[in-house]
Amino acid sequence: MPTREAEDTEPEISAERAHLTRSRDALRRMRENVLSLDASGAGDWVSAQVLGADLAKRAEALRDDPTTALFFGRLDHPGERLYVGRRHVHDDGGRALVIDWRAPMARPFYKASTADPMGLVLRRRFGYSGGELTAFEDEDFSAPVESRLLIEEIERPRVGPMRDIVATIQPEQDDIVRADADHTLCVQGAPGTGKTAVGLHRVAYLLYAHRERMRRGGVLVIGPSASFLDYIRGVLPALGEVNVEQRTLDEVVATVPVRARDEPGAGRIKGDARMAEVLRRAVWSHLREPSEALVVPRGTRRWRIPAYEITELAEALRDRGVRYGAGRDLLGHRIAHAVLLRIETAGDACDDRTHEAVRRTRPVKAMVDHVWPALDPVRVVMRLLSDAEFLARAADGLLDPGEQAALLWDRPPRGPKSARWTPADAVLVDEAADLISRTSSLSHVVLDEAQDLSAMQCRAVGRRCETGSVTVLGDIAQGTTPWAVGDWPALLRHLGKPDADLTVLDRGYRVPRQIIDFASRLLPRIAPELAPPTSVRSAPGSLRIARATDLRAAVEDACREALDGEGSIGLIAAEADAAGLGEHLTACGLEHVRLADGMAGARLVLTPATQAKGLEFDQVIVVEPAAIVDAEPDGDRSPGLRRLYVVLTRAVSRLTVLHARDLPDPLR
Ligand SMILES: Nc1ncnc2c1ncn2[C@@H]1O[C@H](COP(=O)(O)OP(=O)(O)OP(=O)(O)O)[C@@H](O)[C@H]1O
Repeated sequence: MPTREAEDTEPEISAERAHLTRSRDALRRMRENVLSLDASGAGDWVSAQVLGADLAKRAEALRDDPTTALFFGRLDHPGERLYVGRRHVHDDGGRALVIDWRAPMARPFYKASTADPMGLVLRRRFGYSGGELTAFEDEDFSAPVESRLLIEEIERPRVGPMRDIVATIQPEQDDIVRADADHTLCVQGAPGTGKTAVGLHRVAYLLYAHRERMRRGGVLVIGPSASFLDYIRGVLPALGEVNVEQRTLDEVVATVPVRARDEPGAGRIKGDARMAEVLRRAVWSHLREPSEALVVPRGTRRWRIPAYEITELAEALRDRGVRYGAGRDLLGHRIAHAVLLRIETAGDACDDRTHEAVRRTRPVKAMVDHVWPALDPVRVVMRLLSDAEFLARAADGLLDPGEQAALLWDRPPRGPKSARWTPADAVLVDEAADLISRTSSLSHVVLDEAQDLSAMQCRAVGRRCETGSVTVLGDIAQGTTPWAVGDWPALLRHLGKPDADLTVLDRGYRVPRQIIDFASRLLPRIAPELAPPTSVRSAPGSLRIARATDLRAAVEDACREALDGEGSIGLIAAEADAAGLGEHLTACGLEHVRLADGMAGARLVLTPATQAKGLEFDQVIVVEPAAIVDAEPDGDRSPGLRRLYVVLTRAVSRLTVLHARDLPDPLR
């Protein structure tokens, strides 16, 4: 059904605009009501402060943004009409003028189809320009329709960070957004199928549907890089959710100051699941047998516990599977209990105070320190990486001598502060810390670009949502790290969620068909198990491939041409070439920003290929694909080709590929 613009549907548009005005007025009154409430009536000062802060938050959430659509859909049931928008708005009599997009009643806006209209006689989608309602599109479910408003929304030029997609969530995406809160979902999705968008909308949905539980336990979004987090930071606030933590995995696992990067070889071993067992052995190897019996003086008596009995107590605790730190606490209690039994057998009365007094005596404390010493996870890992004998004992039968040698530091550091810790070391420390003391669990974690995680990184995420659920998002074809687990079932096992449902998204929204077909030529090499994605959009002329003898001149021309068009422009090159290209752009007087400095400030963003993951630009210029591939050689795993696949799938409207060398094989 065609989109109907303002001119030919004036009476209807006017009626809709009147409803918009009514809704905005009602929202203003809702906010005024909240602002007029007085927190000072609360029972005491603390309650008044809490209530005051709560009222301030509620008032902020009710603030109208005249530049965004307050509602974007209308649902006509026989005898009932509902408007669907970003938040619930009601009039003075409590009648709903707009229902929240997350409410169950709003579901038909996203899910109704010709096959199942879900009780609707009509669905209307609204088009806006700024905050002004300018068009609408109707469906009566007699035949499927293609939404022009969806295509216009995708193609609307990008300025600044990622936008929400609340007005145009598609049915297959909506299923993920509203999936059961207790369920861990894994989404394998081709580039631009909306994984990131869906993950963020799922967070907003969960906070609406299970607010208390999610708030109490906490929700965390994990993304691949600072630039990516910067890019997505506006989406949740635009959906009214301002308190969700968004972090990189390195930030989540910030156990030691990271000063170095992992070499592929060592990184692969440190990321391997076998390291969990190596660490477990390393931690528990600290248990020792007592060298002599325990003697506890009390009054005129001395109570003696033989060494073998202490050993038995420690072994019983170890075999119960407690955390190392909890076991240490418990051992003190068990020893005190053994002493108390002897005191009682001798006819003396004991109570809790006697137990505590015995537990705190110097001999008992010294015995616990000897048998079950306190451990610092940082020092455990430091010793593993610097003491070949200690490592050999912990890794016996797990890592071969070559692998052990690859783990050891060339020069052991003097202390934890001077060590050249890598991100993978930080994960090892995190694992050791969890062996010593249980990591607390969140209610929900959204894990984006999960295909890049090592087994040990998956475990680090998994222990943060042991009692909660996860939304795992990623694309095996975009996995570029040498330590990536490589397949979803294995990754989910390491995450501790082996029963998660796996969903595939293959309808691409970002990338036009011409470009995705070109990039998909890499798939048989990088992920033969995946079917090529489709695209909802065709854009003839969106792909240009040009061979250039003078690459720099070609880059300059392409940038100027792109700047004549609209929206954001990503100039993507191998990391080693990026600095030189930046100097060239400056010399040519082409205003640009480096990705590391943020995407705001100029339309042209110079982006090293290694940083492009998860990002998108209206126009993309890729410089010398062969150099991007060569920058990451690694035998059969072809991370360079995978990197190129990521890079080629960042464009919304136009992709220009410039090359002086031959294109990599599959693209020729
Ligand atoms: N239903 C939709 N309506 C409008 N735009 C959409 C929709 N779904 C996705 N998009 C847009 O498509 C683009 C790609 O979405 P997103 O970044 O979430 O995809 P992705 O699957 O995470 O991609 P990649 O794996 O390449 O990082 C974004 O601009 C997003 O806003």
